[in-house]
Amino acid sequence: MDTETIAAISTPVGEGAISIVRLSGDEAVSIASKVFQGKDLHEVSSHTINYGKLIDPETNELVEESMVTVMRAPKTFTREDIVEINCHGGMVSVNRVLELVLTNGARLAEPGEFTKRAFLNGRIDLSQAEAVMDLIRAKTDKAMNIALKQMDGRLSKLIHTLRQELLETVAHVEVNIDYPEYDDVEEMTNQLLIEKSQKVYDQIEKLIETAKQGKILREGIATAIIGRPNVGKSSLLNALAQENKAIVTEVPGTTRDVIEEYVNVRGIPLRLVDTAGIRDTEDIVEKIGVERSRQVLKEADLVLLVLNYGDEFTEEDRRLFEAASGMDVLVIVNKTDLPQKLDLDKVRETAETASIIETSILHEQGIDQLESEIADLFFEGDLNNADMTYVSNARHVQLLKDAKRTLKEAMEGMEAGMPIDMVQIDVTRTWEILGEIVGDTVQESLIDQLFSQFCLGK
Ligand SMILES: Nc1nc2c(c(=O)[nH]1)N(C=O)[C@@H](CNc1ccc(C(=O)N[C@@H](CCC(=O)O)C(=O)O)cc1)CN2
Ligand SMILES: Nc1nc2c(ncn2[C@@H]2O[C@H](COP(=O)(O)OP(=O)(O)OP(=O)(O)O)[C@@H](O)[C@H]2O)c(=O)[nH]1
Ligand SMILES: [Mg+2]
Repeated sequence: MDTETIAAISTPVGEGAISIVRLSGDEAVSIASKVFQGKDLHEVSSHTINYGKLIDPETNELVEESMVTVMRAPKTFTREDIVEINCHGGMVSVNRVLELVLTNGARLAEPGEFTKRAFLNGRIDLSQAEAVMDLIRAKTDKAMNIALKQMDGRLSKLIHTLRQELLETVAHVEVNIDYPEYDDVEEMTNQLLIEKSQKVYDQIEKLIETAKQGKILREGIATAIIGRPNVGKSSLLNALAQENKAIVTEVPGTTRDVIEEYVNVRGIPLRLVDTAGIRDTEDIVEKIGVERSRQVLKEADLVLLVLNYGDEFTEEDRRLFEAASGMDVLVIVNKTDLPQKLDLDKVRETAETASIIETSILHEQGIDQLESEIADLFFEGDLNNADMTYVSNARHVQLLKDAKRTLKEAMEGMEAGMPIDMVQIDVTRTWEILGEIVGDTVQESLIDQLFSQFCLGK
């Protein structure tokens, strides 16, 4: 492995109070000592921070004022010696300090190289390393919690257990191959194999099922608000956002373009998209808006279809239902404060299995119920199940699906009485696929590619 000492700016670029230049590797302490005027960094206690001046040894000129932490291997982020130089947060300052350590023996780190070293030195596995990146990119509290647990090794442990069980299964197969003369061993083995495999299969399936929720927690539920002009779509967005984000007027066709807003409904992130009321229109601006609305609808996970209680059910309403058919739909009958003109029986008939919620957004009624319907629809209320291990990474989901398919083939082989060594191939393959999640059985090129997606200095 490459053991050069690496360095990078580990804080965001821009003006701030403090910025950190981080070094990792055998030479980290001696490089830092060369440029540091203060206590002898070779002598200071590990994990302590020390004040001193940074001096260019070539010119003896003052470069910066700093606080420097020395962390000695192996109890560090990379398991190598680490030095962190805390300097004043400014673009020039931090770049000068980086420049200084680079001219004194460090090499500029590649994106993700610190975390990659943590992985290569065995402090964390691949799924934990990926979680580091997910954590940085998390946009919601829940997404962050998933990443945090994955970083802590939740998923790793589960995958490890599954692989262990598969190994035992393979061991049983080997007994069978080695002692084919014992008929009863074969009987027993086959039965046991099927049982054990089924157990692993069920758990893989469960994990895959968490992926939909994992994705939602990471990216938010793409929610399209659709409805005829003036039914109260923008009012609904504002009510859920608890802010006046969209313009609301009594004029039909007020919203001309697509308005997007992240809102938090009972801990579930919604990416709400308020659309121009879908209707046939001659107005060119509105026409473009309507076209975009149709596009939004295509990409939505959830559709909030708004109707007007004070108006008749029209052909346009019916067409909206048609456009949203096959999707997760909640029907919102708004303006219940107005005299009823809407034929609710007709709505129920058209809505089929979709829930219908009556609201008067003007009078802040029905919003609570709408929120709990949304929560139920996606999480059956158990979002706060802290024990759940969610899979949220696309690479992991794909591998789990591959593992599931391969194991299925193995099980079918067992049931069909296929030669036992054939079955063994599929079980072993499943074991390998699961190993790719944690990075046990994974190609170097993939590792390089995964870490290169990290940010610089991580
Ligand atoms: N200044 C600073 N803050 C930071 C980081 C950093 O690198 N520098 N981190 C960077 O992401 C995170 C902390 N992550 C870390 C994870 C593990 C270890 C570590 O030394 N682990 C040792 C055990 C340490 C002990 O128990 O004392 C190990 O696992 O062997 C350090 C930092 C967040 N805050
Ligand atoms: N009576 C009554 N009026 C409401 C209710 N909700 C919204 N409104 C009013 O209906 C009008 C239209 O509301 P918007 O939220 O702009 O409707 P929209 O669906 O976004 O309309 P477009 O953007 O034109 O498609 C405004 O005057 C709102 O104040 C309600 O529950 N009851
Ligand atoms: Mg509007």
